[in-house]
Amino acid sequence: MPWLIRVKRKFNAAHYLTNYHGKPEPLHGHTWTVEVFIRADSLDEGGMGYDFVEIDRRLKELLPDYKLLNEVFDFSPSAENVARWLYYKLKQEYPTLEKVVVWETEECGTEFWE
Ligand SMILES: Nc1nc2c(c(=O)[nH]1)N=C([C@H](O)[C@H](O)COP(=O)(O)OP(=O)(O)OP(=O)(O)O)CN2
Ligand SMILES: [Zn+2]
Repeated sequence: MPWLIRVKRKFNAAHYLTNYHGKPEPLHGHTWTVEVFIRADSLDEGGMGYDFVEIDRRLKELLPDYKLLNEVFDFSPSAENVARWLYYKLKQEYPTLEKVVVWETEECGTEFWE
C-alpha cells in the first residue's frame, strides 16, 4: 500500500533564460515554489513514510536561495531545467522519488519525472 509524501518549499532567486526566442531574457527574479513527491511503501513505527522535516531540511540545503541561478548552474535555468536538476539530486537520496514540481510564478510551473 503506497503513500505519496509531499513537501513544498519556496525560495527566492533571480535568473534569465540564456536563449529566449533567440536572445537572452532580461534578468528578473521570482519566488519559486518546489514540491517533491516521494513514494513510501511502508511506514516506520511512528507511522511515517519519510520524515517531512528531514526532506524539508534537505531542500533548504539544496535550493539556491537569494542567488542568481545563472551563476549557480551550467545550464539555462528554466523551470524545466531546475526541476530536472532537483529530481536527479534528490533521487540519489530518495530512490522512490516520483516527481518534482517547480513553479516560477503562481500560474506557471512544470513537473519532471521519469
Ligand atoms: N516553459 C517555460 N517558459 C518560460 C520560462 C520557463 O522557465 N519555462 N521562463 C520564462 C521567464 O523566465 C519569465 O519568468 C516569464 O515569466 P513572467 O515574468 O511572468 O513573464 P511576463 O513577460 O508575462 O511578465 P509579466 O510580469 O507578467 O508581464 C518565460 N517562459
Ligand atoms: Zn523567469
